[in-house]
Amino acid sequence: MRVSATAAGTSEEVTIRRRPPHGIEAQACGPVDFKVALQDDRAEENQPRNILEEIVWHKAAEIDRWRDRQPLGLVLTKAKLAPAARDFIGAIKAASERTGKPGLIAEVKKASPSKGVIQPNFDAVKIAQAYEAGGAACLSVLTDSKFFQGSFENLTLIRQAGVQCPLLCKEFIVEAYQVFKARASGADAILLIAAVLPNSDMNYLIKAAASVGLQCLIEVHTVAELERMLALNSLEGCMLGINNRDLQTFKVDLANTQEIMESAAGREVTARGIVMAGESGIFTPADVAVVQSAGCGAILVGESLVKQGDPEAAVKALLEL
Ligand SMILES: O=C(O)c1ccccc1NCC(=O)[C@H](O)[C@H](O)COP(=O)(O)O
Repeated sequence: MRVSATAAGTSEEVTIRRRPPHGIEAQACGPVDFKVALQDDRAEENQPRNILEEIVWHKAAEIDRWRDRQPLGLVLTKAKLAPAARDFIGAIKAASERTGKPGLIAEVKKASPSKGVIQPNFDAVKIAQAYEAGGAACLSVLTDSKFFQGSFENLTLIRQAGVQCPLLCKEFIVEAYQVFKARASGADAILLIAAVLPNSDMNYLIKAAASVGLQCLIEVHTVAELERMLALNSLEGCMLGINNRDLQTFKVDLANTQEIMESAAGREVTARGIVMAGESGIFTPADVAVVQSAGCGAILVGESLVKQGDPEAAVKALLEL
């Protein structure tokens, strides 16, 4: 089902509502978290309809708390003073030219809503170093703590450990505050999700990212979302990704990438030379071949690499290096 965006001043359709229709239950003020009784907090319309909506609603209160501890101006200053960002999209293209395989974005992922804890012996820096040694082009670092047991600190630690691969901040971004926090923490690129962000927000966040040197991975799940993204003002500094995971059912199907890339919008992506990533549910070299022959120049892989005892060998095996 598609519903109109609830964000102020927008009319484009997104599938994820940004807030419960009657306000958010959990709010923050200074050091205090408090709950506000909704008009009817058990009413169906005040319940998140899927996991992505639940995550995004939780972000609102989380960002309020961050802002109380560190005002936006300070985070922006830190973002501007951070060492220069690396070329995320360029690294994918270079790796793909070198290996003849899609450039690998290897995900540093401890847990997920669909699988629970994936890797109990989780050391973000060691996993990142192993991915790089195995031949990953770029890394994706989950920063959400509640649903993925990730952190912005992991981004900083990986960057400080001397990892050279460009880093994607895998955060559920709804505000510029998160964009600047990502750059201040050492990210080179951010994720923006089409289902969550109406066009006006998307255009604004792409500009906010570019203002601090960040590139964007814009994620879609349907042909309609891809059409909407291709019509944005500018996709400069952006690549696209097709998520194969249905966030209503958690079902993962690589056919989603194939179907979208076979559509007119998918052919436009290829014609415009935009790098497309196949995301989620990639486990074997045969899976890599499926998304590559669909037209993807990149793959984003988490679970299948992170759950193995030797992530370096896992990368080599997946890419057949
Ligand atoms: O992974 C989940 O369960 C999930 C649930 C809700 C929102 C997003 C989710 N995953 C984010 C991702 O995009 C994946 O971590 C990424 O594509 C890697 O997927 P996989 O290789 O299947 O771990």
